[in-house]
Parts: sequence; C-alpha cells; structure tokens
Amino acid sequence: MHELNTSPAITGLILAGGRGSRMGGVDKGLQNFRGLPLALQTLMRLQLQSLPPQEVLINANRNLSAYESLGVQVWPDSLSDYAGPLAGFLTGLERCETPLLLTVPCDTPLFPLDLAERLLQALTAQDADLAMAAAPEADGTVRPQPVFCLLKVDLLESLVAFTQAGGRKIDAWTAQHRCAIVPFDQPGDSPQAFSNANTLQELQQLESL
Ligand SMILES: Nc1nc2c(ncn2[C@@H]2O[C@H](COP(=O)(O)OP(=O)(O)OP(=O)(O)O)[C@@H](O)[C@H]2O)c(=O)[nH]1
Ligand SMILES: [Mg+2]
Repeated sequence: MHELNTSPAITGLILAGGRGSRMGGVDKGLQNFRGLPLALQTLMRLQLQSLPPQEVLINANRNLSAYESLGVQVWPDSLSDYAGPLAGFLTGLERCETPLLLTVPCDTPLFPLDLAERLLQALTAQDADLAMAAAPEADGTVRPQPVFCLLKVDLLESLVAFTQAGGRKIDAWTAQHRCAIVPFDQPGDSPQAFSNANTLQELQQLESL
C-alpha cells in the first residue's frame, strides 16, 4: 500500500505545445477524443492516477484561453520557435512549485493509471534524478517513452544550460543524469497504453480501443 502522506508532492505537466503538423497543423490538445478535448482527457487521467498530482499545468503555445477554460494554469514555451518537447520540460520546471514534475503528452490519452506511482517508486528505489517510462512499440520492442518523465525540479539549472547551448533532444539531456527506466510491459499492463495519435487516422483508431 502506497503511503500517500509521505510521498513528495508532484505537479503534472500536460505537453500540448507542438505544431501538430502530422495532423494538418491543428492544435492537437483541442481535438476531441471520445467527445472531449484531448487535453481534458489527459487532465482527467492525471486526476485519476493512483498517486494523483497535487497540481496540474498545461504547456501550450496556441489558443491559450481555450486551455485556460479547463481550469488549470497554462504556460507557453519560454524558448521560441517550437523548440520541441524539451522546451515544454523547461517551461514546466520553471513554473513547478513542488519537488517533482510529471510530464505527459496530450496525444496519448490511454496512458497507465499507475504511471506516477511506478515512476516515483523507481526514482526513489534507484536514487535517480529522473524516471522515464518505457513501453512496447508496434514491433514489440520495449523502448523509452521520453515524454513520460518524472523529474526532480532541481534539474532546472541543468536544463537551462543544456537548452541555452542549443540542445533539443530529450535523451541527450537525460543521459547527463541518473535516469531510472521503468518498463510498462508487465502482466496486467495494456500493450496499447502508450499508443499516441500523430494523425487523425491514429486518433480514430485510438478511440476504438
Ligand atoms: N512545448 C512544446 N511541446 C512540444 C513541441 N513540439 C512537440 N511538443 C509536444 O511533444 C509531444 C510529442 O510531440 P509530437 O507527437 O511530435 O507532437 P507535435 O509536435 O504536436 O506533432 P508533429 O508536428 O506532427 O510532430 C506532444 O505532447 C507535443 O505537444 C514544442 O515545440 N514545444
Ligand atoms: Mg513533433
């Protein structure tokens, strides 16, 4: 049984700052999935976690008032020109007021309900700086899912330096730190939990899972 009272507080960060180019340039977080915007589905799934975050932030670069209407704080990238998800990590770490930040993308609405709990377990057990999910992809190989991370906020300084030097790749940055990799391929784990919608067709396929 997890002792909620002794867990460090977590802020959830919904990454919705991308261009959505494979979806025709739409703002992905505002596309409906089973009748509700993806960003709202993601927010609800964070709130349903076995270890729910204390607070949730959204990182978006367009239609900020539409995201604000979901009732949480919304922050655009501090880096310009759609620098990628690491720009979202940077924004989240800058705004986070708890010791830990959990990142999730807005386009993977079936992510595991025990994501936060298992990432925290591994972070603690391995005395790591961050924990990253890994999951089986279409070919069955378990690969890191770098946008699903639990990060210590102390990493902010390192990420400022890395991005100021022009770094943009999540794995190049995480390689500089102690990173616990957490495989979600155990009995009982859904093989489709990390399926993400990059195109409208993929979004429709996800809706029928
Ligand atoms: N803050 C921020 N997040 C980004 C950026 N680019 C991608 N992301 C987020 O990173 C996650 C994974 O990105 P992709 O699946 O490539 O999404 P995307 O960039 O919107 O879509 P494509 O343009 O088709 O690649 C999504 O949650 C995006 O919102 C960016 O420039 N800034
Ligand atoms: Mg992209």
